[in-house]
Amino acid sequence: MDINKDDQLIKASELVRTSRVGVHSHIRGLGLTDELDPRPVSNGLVGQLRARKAAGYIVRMVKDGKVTGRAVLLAGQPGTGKTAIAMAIAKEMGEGTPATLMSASEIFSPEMSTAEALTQAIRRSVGIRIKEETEIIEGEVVEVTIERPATTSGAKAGRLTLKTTEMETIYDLGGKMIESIIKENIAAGDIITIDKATGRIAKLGRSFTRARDYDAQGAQTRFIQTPEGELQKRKEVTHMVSLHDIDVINSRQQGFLALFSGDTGEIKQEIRDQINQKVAEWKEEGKAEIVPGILFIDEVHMLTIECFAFLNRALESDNAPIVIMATNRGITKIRGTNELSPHGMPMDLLDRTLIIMTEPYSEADIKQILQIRCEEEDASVTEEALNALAELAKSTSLRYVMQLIMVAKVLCRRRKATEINTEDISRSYRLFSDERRSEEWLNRLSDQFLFHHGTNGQLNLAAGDSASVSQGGEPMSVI
Ligand SMILES: Nc1ncnc2c1ncn2[C@@H]1O[C@H](COP(=O)(O)OP(=O)(O)OP(=O)(O)O)[C@@H](O)[C@H]1O
Repeated sequence: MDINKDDQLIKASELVRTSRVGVHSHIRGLGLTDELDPRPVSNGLVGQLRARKAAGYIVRMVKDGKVTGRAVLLAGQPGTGKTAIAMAIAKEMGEGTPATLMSASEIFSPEMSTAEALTQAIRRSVGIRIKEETEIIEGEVVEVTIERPATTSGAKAGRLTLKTTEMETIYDLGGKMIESIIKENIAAGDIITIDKATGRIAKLGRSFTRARDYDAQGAQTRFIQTPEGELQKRKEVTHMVSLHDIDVINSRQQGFLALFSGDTGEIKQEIRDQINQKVAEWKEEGKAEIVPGILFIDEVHMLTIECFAFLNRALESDNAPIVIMATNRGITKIRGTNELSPHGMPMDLLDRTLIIMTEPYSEADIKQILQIRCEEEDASVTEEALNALAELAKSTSLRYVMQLIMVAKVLCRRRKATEINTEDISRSYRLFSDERRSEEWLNRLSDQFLFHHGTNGQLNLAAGDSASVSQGGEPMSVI
């Protein structure tokens, strides 16, 4: 397939796919069989078999819709894949189940109380599947004509000819409709549906009669039959919205625009009560279905005792989502108290929580994870360099070593090579310090830093004279 652009022919095969690579972008699911047995390496996840299997049961429970209001805790040392497993759970849920992923620190903001922030997070994780009958126009596009006005201020005019297997009609188009048609790139041969109430146009696919133009369409094109019967018909459509979306749209001082800005502010309890009542009525009448999803709270030890108490109570509601929490803390103080408790969480909440423990990785698992990350970052690496990275992860951390891949890739490119070698790794290691070397460095130069407490807790207020020190005590003449 060729794309003609500015008289220059660009081969589609030469186009480079650009997409951002995030820390968890290699995770595509839990990698379980139908019997919920974990495959050793699958869907981007490696090892951690027991935790993945347990997570699979949670997904099955939520999807079956049999349980609501349960709490699950992913507990384990830093870098043992708790967030990765939570991401995998969200992926497994699919589009039909709402999933909210957040860090506990997001609960605290000057704009709203913690109770309000938690309520919004919970209601964001509860979906309402609404069924309604709407009038639609559905057919194959025979022709679209848009007349552009001579002046920029004049209104555009246009006509759309649609057909089914039995009839053909010409529609006059207004300005908004023309914009949608241009935006959706609607052309002759497309099968489209227009919602009569909202004017929304959706492209369903291309007509089979156009299948011979396949080369010009791309492999993802969906071919479908030309609709039969009348052009205008009534159709049952289902939408999925979250309880929070309904709250925002109905809260007068916010309005639906807040959905786009994300700036929702506090919502009055009376509005929520009315919405709960309305949703209950819709449910009674068979118009809506409540779909409790999942709310994932990372770094849950950051919550205060009040937040935990609030969560505990919220979980008792009939339509509460499954709350999945994650923490890397041991026995520590619950925030806002002097009480020590496992994971920094109150005992009454822990008591009703299913705890999934993640374990430290073996060297083979680490190597496998690093291999997956290299592929994800499009970085070719020699076997030796991969071993060096895995070895380094033992003395530093998996996260630190994962970051080095990107640096090593740049260094590798600079020497015009295609494969990262051990020298690229060692240069990256010398360029960027890990946590342990940074701490050693600070302790060594403690008298030259302001407000240095030191490991003995002593505070040093005065800075030293000299600051000309190389990082990690090693010379910086690396590249
Ligand atoms: N089993 C795994 N398979 C593939 N990638 C993994 C696995 N475990 C962890 N990772 C990756 O390693 C990195 C660190 O893992 P993650 O952030 O999930 O750890 P964590 O347990 O949440 O750590 P912390 O307690 O510090 O928040 C991430 O990029 C993650 O995607």
